[in-house]
Amino acid sequence: MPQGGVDYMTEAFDWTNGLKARMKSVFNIREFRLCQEGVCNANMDGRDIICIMPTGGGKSLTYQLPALLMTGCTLVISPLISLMTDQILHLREAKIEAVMLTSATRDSEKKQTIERLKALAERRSNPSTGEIKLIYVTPEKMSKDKSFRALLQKVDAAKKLARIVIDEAHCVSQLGHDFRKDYKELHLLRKIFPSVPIMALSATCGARVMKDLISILGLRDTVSGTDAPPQGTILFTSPLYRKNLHYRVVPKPESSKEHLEVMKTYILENHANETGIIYCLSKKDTETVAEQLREQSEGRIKTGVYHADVDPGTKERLHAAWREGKVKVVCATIAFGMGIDKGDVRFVLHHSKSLEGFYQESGRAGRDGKDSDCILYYRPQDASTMAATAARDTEGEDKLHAVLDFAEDLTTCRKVQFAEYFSHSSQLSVSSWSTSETGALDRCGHCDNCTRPAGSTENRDCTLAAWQLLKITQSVRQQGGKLTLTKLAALARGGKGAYDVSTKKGRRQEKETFTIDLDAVASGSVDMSKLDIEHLIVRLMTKRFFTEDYQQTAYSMNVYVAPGQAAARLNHQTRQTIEAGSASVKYQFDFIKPGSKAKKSKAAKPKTTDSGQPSKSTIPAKRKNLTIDSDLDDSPDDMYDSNSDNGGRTMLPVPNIDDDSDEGEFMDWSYSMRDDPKPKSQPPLPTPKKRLKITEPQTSKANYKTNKGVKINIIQEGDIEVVELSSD
Ligand SMILES: Nc1ncnc2c1ncn2[C@@H]1O[C@H](COP(=O)(O)OP(=O)(O)OP(=O)(O)O)[C@@H](O)[C@H]1O
Repeated sequence: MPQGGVDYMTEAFDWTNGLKARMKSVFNIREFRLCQEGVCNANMDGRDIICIMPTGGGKSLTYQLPALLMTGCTLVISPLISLMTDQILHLREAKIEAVMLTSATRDSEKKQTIERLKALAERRSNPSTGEIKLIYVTPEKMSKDKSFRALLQKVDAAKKLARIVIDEAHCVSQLGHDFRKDYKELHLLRKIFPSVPIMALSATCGARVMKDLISILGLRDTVSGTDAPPQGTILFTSPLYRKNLHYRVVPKPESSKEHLEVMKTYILENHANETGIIYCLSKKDTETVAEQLREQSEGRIKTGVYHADVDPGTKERLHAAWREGKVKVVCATIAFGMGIDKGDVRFVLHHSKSLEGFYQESGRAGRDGKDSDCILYYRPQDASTMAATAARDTEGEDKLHAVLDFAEDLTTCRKVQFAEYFSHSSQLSVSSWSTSETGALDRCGHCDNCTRPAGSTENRDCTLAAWQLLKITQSVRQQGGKLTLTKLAALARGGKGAYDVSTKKGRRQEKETFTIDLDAVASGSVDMSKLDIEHLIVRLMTKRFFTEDYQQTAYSMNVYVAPGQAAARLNHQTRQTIEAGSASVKYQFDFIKPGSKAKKSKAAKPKTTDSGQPSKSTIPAKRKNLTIDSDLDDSPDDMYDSNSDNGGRTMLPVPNIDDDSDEGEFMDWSYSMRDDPKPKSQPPLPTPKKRLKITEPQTSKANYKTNKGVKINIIQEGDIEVVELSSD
């Protein structure tokens, strides 16, 4: 074996020919890509390895292929049952002896696997089953099952444990965004298997997280894979940018009905009979979206549903149907997809969440290297729903502002935005986004912002509008009122100009309606469309001119707009100073010009070949023009019912905590894509037998009594939760 200064990327080794032959015969892959060859070589050489490759980059091959050539079995620790199931299906198709042990594994299979491991430990061979080459387990299994660990130690003592692979290894670190406590227990591995090489795999692992990971797993410091000394953990990294993925932010319609129509049209016109994933925000939404897309397309869109509550048998059948192309579009929560290996996913549709989520989920598209769309549906009102979710996360505000900045940005290349964001949030080097062809901060040339037609946006000075919005907000708050983003936008445009203030009179909650004199308060109404004002408020929020004011009620987290730290800079100005251009601050933003149309983005994409290389021809444009109409100004000013008894507030749903986790599956917040609930009443006290429809997605049913003696009975009526109030 070469000693010191080994170049795992380019040198030829004893195993090189065997490795390549197996790659072709078993995996049907002709060429290594990215750093795969180096990782396989370091793997064959028994080194500890950290490998950072983008989602869909081909990490699995780097341990599965060497596993076939090495003696004994490779243990893979992986967080998702769905991921393992998918891997096992693939491996078995390729006639590789692969097994998994999870809570979903049938008892008979578990027993058989344990027997086979015992046979390995005792060096007994069983010609009918063959030697296990890969065994997949969850981190929970490793941390909690002592007898399993003891059995693995016996396998190791028999020199039959070839390697330990930790997939999604960034979950080890509390500094990362996906920390899982069972991963932390993996520090045991080096202690109980001191001589078994460890390989840590991840798609997003910044410097801080990597340092933590090295220390927790007991690895040596990292060394380069192109000049590797005999000691040290070999670090391999690949560019995180995948040029066949075309990112776009698409305006989301007001109602979920219209949104479904938009998705249906998009799929039928651009990806008829192609494979895609729609990430929904709750388990219920996955079912609704799947059913309605199927119905509205008259069966042309073949949908399936995946979330943590779907039983294992149904999941398995869905996987099989998806792989066989009987199901084309999977409507899923985040429980689906991490590691799902289907090459021809042509589109992934998302709802506003986090940038990490958007990047990771997008990674499930285009694994075969061909052009694929990653679409984020967004409207400014989402900011309120997302803020309600972010309120529960310590880093929530930064993440919220990052995704809002991303969605509101009409000019910066999406690739550059990702590079800048991840270099700050995860300390991933900006250079991780450069490729052999383009630098990290070069524009990709094919995202929505790169293909936006010249002249379709305009940069407007919004200083006066910002000042007016501030004055309106301050005036309403001085009266004890609070405004949501939509209500502020509606008020600022004039119209009825009324808002409600709730006050407590003794034991009673009373509501008073105030009118606002915009001439007196803000020297006039804001001269912009309602949608543009909403966009402006979101942008002013991320610039801290406004801030989120949270109010938790029994049913929901309400988010209001309040003056932020930066507002002071504009507070003392007057309309005259701003109009004269002598204000000390200036707020300028880009807006879509009214009537502008988005370019046919597919036509503008550099067409990529199977290997992901750009080809000379361009793709014929088959998608319809998408009109981005900034002047959606047809909503009546009294849309926000000032006579409603809640002061016109939009009651934002408490995000459904859709604990969409299988054993070992990630959990995340999710919130409904159903229509924002109409303004509705707070329960008045105490009113005999009053029925009040609550449209926010409550998941639990309950019966309880308030300390005022009001009985609250929450019942389910079809899709809607009904709250019955009655007094004793
Ligand atoms: N060298 C290659 N050439 C062509 N296809 C490849 C190559 N290597 C892997 N693939 C294919 O790329 C797809 C993605 O691979 P894989 O699932 O290993 O990605 P991954 O890096 O593990 O992604 P994730 O982070 O999402 O788990 C698979 O379909 C795989 O067969």
